[in-house]
Amino acid sequence: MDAARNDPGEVVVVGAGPVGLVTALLLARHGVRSLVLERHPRPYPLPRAVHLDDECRRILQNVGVADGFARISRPAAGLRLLDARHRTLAEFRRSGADGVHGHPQASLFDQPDLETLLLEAVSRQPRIRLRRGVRVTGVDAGGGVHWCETVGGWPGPENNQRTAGVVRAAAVVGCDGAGGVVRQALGSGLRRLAADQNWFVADLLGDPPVRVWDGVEQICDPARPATYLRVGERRMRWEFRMRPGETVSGLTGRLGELLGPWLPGGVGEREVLRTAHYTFRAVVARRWRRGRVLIAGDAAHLTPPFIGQGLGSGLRDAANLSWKLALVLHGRAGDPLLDSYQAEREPHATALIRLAVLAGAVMGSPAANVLRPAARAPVLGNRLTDRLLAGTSPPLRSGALVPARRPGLVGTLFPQLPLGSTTTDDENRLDDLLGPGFALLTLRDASPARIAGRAGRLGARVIRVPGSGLTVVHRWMTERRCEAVLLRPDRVVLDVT
Ligand SMILES: O=C(O)CCc1cccc(O)c1
Repeated sequence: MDAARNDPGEVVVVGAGPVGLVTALLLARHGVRSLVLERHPRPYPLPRAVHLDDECRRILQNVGVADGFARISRPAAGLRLLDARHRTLAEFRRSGADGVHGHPQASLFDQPDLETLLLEAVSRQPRIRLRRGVRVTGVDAGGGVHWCETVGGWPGPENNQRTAGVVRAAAVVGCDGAGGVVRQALGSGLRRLAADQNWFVADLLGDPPVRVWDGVEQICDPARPATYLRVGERRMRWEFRMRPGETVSGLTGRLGELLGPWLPGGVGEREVLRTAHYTFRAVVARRWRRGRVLIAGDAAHLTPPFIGQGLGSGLRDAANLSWKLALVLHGRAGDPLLDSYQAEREPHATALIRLAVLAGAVMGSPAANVLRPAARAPVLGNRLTDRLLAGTSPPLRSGALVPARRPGLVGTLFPQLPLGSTTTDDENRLDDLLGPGFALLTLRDASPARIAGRAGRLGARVIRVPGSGLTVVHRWMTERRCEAVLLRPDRVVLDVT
C-alpha cells in the first residue's frame, strides 16, 4: 500500500485545554496526527472545572488517564438543594462505587491537575505535536490556519509578536473557548437559552467545613443563591449570585460573612486562592462546522455550572467527533458523516444546559420550598433522582446514525459492565477490551446475518460474550432480549438485534 496516500494528514487543534488535549489524544488513538496550538505559554494554574460524571470518566479512560484521574479526584456524594437556612429540600445521591459505566457517578477534581495528567499523556504520544505561545489569528476556507508566535508572557499586542505563518491542516478543530477565533471563522452566531447571570466565585485551601454530608450543596435562596462544594481534601469552592452594584472587591471584603454559614469561625488560616467574577451564560453556537473546520467545547456551547456539566459536554464533543473525523480523513467515510456531529451533539448539550438553567431557576426561586416533601419521601426523592440522573445524559436523538425506527437501546451509551466476571474488575474494563474501533458484542458464535454483515463492513471487532447468564454483560443483554449489539467507537449503540 502507498503509505503517503494513506496518511490522513495533520489536524490542527486550536487550544490546549482539556477538550483540545482529549481531542488530540482521541485522534491519535484513531491513527490521526495533530498539531495543538495554544496561545498561553504555560498551563493556566487557576481552578476552573471541578466535576465530571462517570460517562466522561470513560472518555478519560480511553485516552489512558483513568488511573491518574482516580488519584487526583474524589467521588462526590451527590447534590443537595438546601433552603436559605441550610435545611435539606431535596437530595440527589450519587454512588461512589463503580456503577454501570465502571466509575463513580460524580467525581470532583481541580482542573490544573487534570491538565497536568493530559499533558503527560500528550508528551508520550508521538502523533501529537504541541506548540505553546502560538496565537491562531484566522482560519481560511482552504484549511489554512494563520498563526503568530508571541514572545515571553501572555499573548498580547501585535508588537509582542515574533513570527507569523500559515500551516495547512487536513482539518481544524477549534477548542479555543468562548471567544475563540475558530467559531468566528465559521461565521457562527450564538443561540441564547437564558439570560446571563453575574456570580462571585471564591476558591479556598485549608480545613473544610465540618459537615457530615460530603456532596455539592446548592442554596435555594432568592436573596442570595449559592453553591458550595469540597473539590479536594483541603480545596473548597463557593459561588454566590451577585446583586446589582456588587463588585468582586466588595464581596471579597465580605468573604467571612458570606462563608459564615459554613465557617462560623471565619476564613481563619485558610488561603484564599482566588476570588473572581464569572458571567454564567447559557448559549449554543448555531453552526459547528464548515467543511472540515469544526468547533468543540466552550467554543460551541456555554452552560451555567449548576449541574457540573460544562467540561463534560466538551469531552463528549471530543468523543463524538474524533472517530468520525478519523474515518473521513482515512478515506473510509465521506464528509457528510461530519454532519452527524452537530446533529447529535447540539441537542444533547442543549438538554444539559436547559437542566442547568432549571437548577439555577430553582435556586433563585421562592417556590423551591415545594421540593421539601421530596426530601421527606425517599421513594419520591429516589424517583426524582433517577429521572434527573437519567436525564443528565439523554440518548442521542434520531439522525443519520440513530434511525428513528429503532428507538430503545440505539443511540444510548452502552454501559461499561464487567465482561469477564460478575464483579467489577479494573483489569477487565469493557472499553479497554473492545479497543478503539467498532465492536460487535454477541451472545452466540454466529450473529444474525444483517448485523454481522454491517459489523463486517465497518471492520468491527467481534467479541463473543462469555458465560451463560453468569457474566454481567451477558445478563444485561439477555434481560433486554439482545442477541448482538453493534457499538460505535464512542461506545454508543449503533445497532441491536
Ligand atoms: O451531579 C452531581 O452530583 C454534582 C453536580 C455538580 C457538580 C459540580 C458543581 C455543581 O454546581 C454541581
